[in-house]
Amino acid sequence: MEANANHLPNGEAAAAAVLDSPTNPMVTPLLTDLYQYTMAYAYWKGGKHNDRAVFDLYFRRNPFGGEYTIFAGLEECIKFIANFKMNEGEISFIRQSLSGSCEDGFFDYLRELDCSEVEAYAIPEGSVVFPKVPLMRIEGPVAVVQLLETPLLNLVNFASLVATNAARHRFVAGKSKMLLEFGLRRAQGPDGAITASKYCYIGGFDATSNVAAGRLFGIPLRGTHSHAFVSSFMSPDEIIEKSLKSADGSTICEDFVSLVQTWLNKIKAVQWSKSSNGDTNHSELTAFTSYALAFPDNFLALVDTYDVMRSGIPNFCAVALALNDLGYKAGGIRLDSGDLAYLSSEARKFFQSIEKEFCIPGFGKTNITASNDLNEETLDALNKQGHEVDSYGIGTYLVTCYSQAALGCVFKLVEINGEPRIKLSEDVSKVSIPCKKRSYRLYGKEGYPLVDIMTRENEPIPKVGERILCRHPFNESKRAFVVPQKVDDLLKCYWPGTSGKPRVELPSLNETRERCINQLEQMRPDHMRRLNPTPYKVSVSAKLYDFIHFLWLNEAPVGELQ
Ligand SMILES: Nc1ncnc2c1ncn2[C@@H]1O[C@H](COP(=O)(O)OP(=O)(O)OP(=O)(O)O)[C@@H](O)[C@H]1O
Ligand SMILES: O=P(O)(O)OC[C@H]1O[C@H](OP(=O)(O)OP(=O)(O)O)[C@H](O)[C@@H]1O
Ligand SMILES: O=C(O)c1cccnc1
Ligand SMILES: [Mg+2]
Repeated sequence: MEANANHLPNGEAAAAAVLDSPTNPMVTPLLTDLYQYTMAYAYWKGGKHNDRAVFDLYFRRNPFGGEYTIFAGLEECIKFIANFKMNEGEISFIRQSLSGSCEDGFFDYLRELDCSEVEAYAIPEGSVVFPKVPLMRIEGPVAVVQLLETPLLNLVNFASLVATNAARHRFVAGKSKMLLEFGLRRAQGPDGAITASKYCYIGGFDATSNVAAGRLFGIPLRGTHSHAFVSSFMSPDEIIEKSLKSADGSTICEDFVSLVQTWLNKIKAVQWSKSSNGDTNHSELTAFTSYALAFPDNFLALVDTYDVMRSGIPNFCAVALALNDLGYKAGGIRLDSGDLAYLSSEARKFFQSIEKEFCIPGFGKTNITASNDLNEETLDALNKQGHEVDSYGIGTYLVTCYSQAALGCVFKLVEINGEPRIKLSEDVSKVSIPCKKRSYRLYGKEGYPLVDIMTRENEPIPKVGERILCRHPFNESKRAFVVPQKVDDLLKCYWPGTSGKPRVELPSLNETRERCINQLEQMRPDHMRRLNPTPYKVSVSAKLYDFIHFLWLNEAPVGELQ
C-alpha cells in the first residue's frame, strides 16, 4: 500500500509506524463503494463532514445453521485504519469518477484525510461472538468513517465466515485429529485463498499446504504428493541413484530398490490377500521408492492411484519397512478416494499385522491422512461409522464456505453528534440497536458464558454477584435476571484516535488462534452441537430496552387506516 505513516499528523505517526499495511496491497482507500465517496462529498459540501459519528459493525445471524461465530479480520482492519492515507493518483481517480461539478476544496480535504481522529473499539479477534452485538464500534468524523464502511466489512465478513467454518470442522473432527487446509487450488482467487489459509488456522486448523500463507503468516506447512507423482513413474529402471544412508549416517545401503523388493516379497509371503495374484503395481512401487530416496525421514505415500489394499498399502509397507531397516520412521499414507471409513480401518489392520509379524513397534500407529471432498457432514458420517483416520486434508468445502456464501455483517450508524440514531425495518431482526453502547459477557456459576448484554455508554458496569435484568432487545416478554460470576467488558480500544486512551496491542496469530480454541472450549455444549443447537442469549439492559422502544415510536410515522 502506498500510504505512508510519515504523513500522519503528530502523535499518530508513532502509533501508525508500528503497524504494517494490510496483507493485501489492494486494500487501499479506493477499495470501497463509490457511494461512500459521493456521500463524503455531500457531507463536505454541506459542512457536515466532521460531525462526530458512531457506527456499529455486527451481523444478524450465525452462519452454517449454528449458534456461534468466530470474529476474525480485526488485525487487517486496524492496519488499514492505521495506514489510511490517499495518494495523488488515488485522489485524481476519485476526481475523475465524481461529477465534474465537485469543488476542488474537497480534493484538498481528501489529501489531508487520515484516521487520526477515528477511534476503533473491537472485541478481540478470535473471540466467539453472537448476532447483534457490535464486533467493532468505529467513532470519528462521519465522512471518513463512512469511507471505512466497505473495506472494514470486506475484511471482516469472509474472514469471520471461514474462521467459523474451520472451527465447525474442528468441532466435528475432534481435538486429537490433525487438520490440514488444502484449499488453495479451489479458493475464490488469490485473496480468497490466502485469507482462507490465515483464518482457517485461527479457527483451529493445524497447517496449510499454501506456501505463500506459510511465508506471510508463519502458519505450519504440510503436504503429501499427488497422483501425478505416482503415475509419472513407469518402471524400477528409472531409479538411477539407489543408495541411501542410514538415519544415523553410520552405514550406506547401496541398493535401496532391492531392499524394498525384498520386503515386498516378505510381506507377500505372510500377508497376501487370497483375492489377488500377489502382484502390486510396479510403477507405484517405483514412485514410492523414489519419494523415500528423496525424503527418507518424511516418507509419505498417496496409496489410491491403482488399488488401495492390493497395491498401495503393501507397496507403502515395503518401502516403510526398508526405511525402518535404515533407522527411518515412515510419515504415513494418504487416502483420496473410495470409502474412507472402510479403507482407513483396513489400512490400520494391515499396519497392525505388520507390526506384529515383523516386530516393528509403533508401525500399527502409522499416520493415515484422508482427503477428497470432505466437509462437516462427511466427517460426521465417518465418526458415526468408525474409522482410523488421523489427519484430514480439506479444501473446497472449507475455503469456499460452500454451505453459506457470506456472513452478512453490516455497518450501521448508531449515533451522530451525541444523538442516538435507529434504522427501522418491517423485519424486526433488521432494526438496528441505537446509541453508543458498551457490551459485556456475563458468566454463570459453572463457568460458561450465559448471556451478552449491551448497555448505554454511561450505564454502570455489571458487577460480579450483583443481579442484573437482561432483556431481549425486541421481545417484551423475554427477560431474565442474571447474577454474573464473571464479567468481560467486550470492546477494547484498538485505535484511540485523539482520545488519549491506551491502545491494545494486536496479538500474534498464534495468540489469536489460542483465544479462539479456548473460547470455543468454554462454551456450553448445547450451544455447540450441530443439530438444533440452543441459541445463546443476546440482551440489552432495561435502560437501553426502554430507549430503543422510545426512539422506535418516535421515528416510526403513525399510519392512517382508510
Ligand atoms: N465412509 C464414508 N461415509 C460417507 N462419505 C464418505 C465416506 N467415504 C468417502 N466419503 C465421501 O464420499 C464422496 C466420494 O466421492 P466420489 O463419489 O466422487 O468417489 P471417489 O471416491 O472420489 O471415487 P473416484 O476416485 O472414482 O472418483 C467424497 O465426498 C468422500 O468424502
Ligand atoms: O477435495 P478437496 O477437499 O477440495 O481437497 C483437495 C483435493 O485436491 C487434490 O486433488 P484434486 O481434487 O485436485 O484432484 P482429484 O479430485 O482428482 O483427486 C487432493 O487430492 C484433494 O482431493
Ligand atoms: O499435499 C497434499 O497432499 C495436497 C495439497 C493440496 C491439495 N491436495 C493435496
Ligand atoms: Mg478432488
